[in-house]
Amino acid sequence: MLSRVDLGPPMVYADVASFDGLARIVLEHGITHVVHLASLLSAIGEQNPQLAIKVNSRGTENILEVARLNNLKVFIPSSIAAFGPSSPKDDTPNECSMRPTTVYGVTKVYTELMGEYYHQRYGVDFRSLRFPGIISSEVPPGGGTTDYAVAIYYQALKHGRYTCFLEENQVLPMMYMPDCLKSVSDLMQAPNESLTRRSYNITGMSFTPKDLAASIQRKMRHFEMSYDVDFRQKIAESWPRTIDDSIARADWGWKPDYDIDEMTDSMLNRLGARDSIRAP
Ligand SMILES: NC(=O)c1ccc[n+]([C@@H]2O[C@H](COP(=O)([O-])OP(=O)(O)OC[C@H]3O[C@@H](n4cnc5c(N)ncnc54)[C@H](O)[C@@H]3O)[C@@H](O)[C@H]2O)c1
Ligand SMILES: C[C@@H](O)[C@H](N)C(=O)O
Repeated sequence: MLSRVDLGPPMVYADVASFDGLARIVLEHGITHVVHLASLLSAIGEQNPQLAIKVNSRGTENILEVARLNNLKVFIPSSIAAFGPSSPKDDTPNECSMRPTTVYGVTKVYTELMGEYYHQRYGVDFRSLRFPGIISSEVPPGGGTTDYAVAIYYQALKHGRYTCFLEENQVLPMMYMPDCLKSVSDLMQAPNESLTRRSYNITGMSFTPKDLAASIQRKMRHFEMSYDVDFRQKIAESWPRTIDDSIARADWGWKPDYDIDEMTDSMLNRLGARDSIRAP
């Protein structure tokens, strides 16, 4: 998303792999801030690594170069996918071994390192958050490994049951979308001098598919969960179970508002209020 501080952003189409296209939009619309979200996520990236490299890496390169030339403030999300099997699994620290085994994770480490380079070499105000799985009521799940935690709500309301592609006891860090939006807003408004780094760990909670099913069953007693584990289980196993986000809390006052049951109640209310739920 490209926006101007003073007006709501106009809607224009852009291919982030095209530097010229992005440069033109920035100049024509007087862009001052960039929230760069275009990406192929973990699962879909493994199905088309070359496209993931093109979109994720070329996109980051183009956004950072446009930011350098136009003095833009830039937010590009990273992910728990930037960690790998050699990273500590519990209370994963902000700085540790980061050897991801997905192309998506590799492009996220690249994004962090390139953003930090542009910051220290050219003074670009680059900021990044290593998001956990984000759960939103506003868009159906995309190509991620954590997306079971979105699809489950749609299926629960539509069919009263869900077949999960991860093992029931697979712990993953997660966050409800309102907390995600708050974190980006808080980070981008934090005074530069309060930031001790450009890329931060952040999380809302950690849970298993079994925990999430139990949370839903508090409100939908007859909801049934079953399991049909696929390739995404191996991806999930390479990621942390819980995240240490104490540095984000210390530097710019991060604190999540939602736990698993508060998220479930909100998701079921928001989705349940819709006339027709297009189950993914
Ligand atoms: N959803 C999550 O759980 C999660 C967690 C961690 C990080 N993130 C990050 O947040 C950002 C947004 O994730 P999301 O869940 O909305 O992903 P998504 O897959 O829902 O959306 C990605 C968007 O990128 C667009 N896109 C793809 N190629 C493009 C191109 N060449 N030019 C322009 N746009 C292109 C797609 O059309 C799509 O709308 C990504 O950077 C992702 O890595 C998401
Ligand atoms: C974890 C995050 O980056 C995304 N939801 C994925 O699973 O790929």
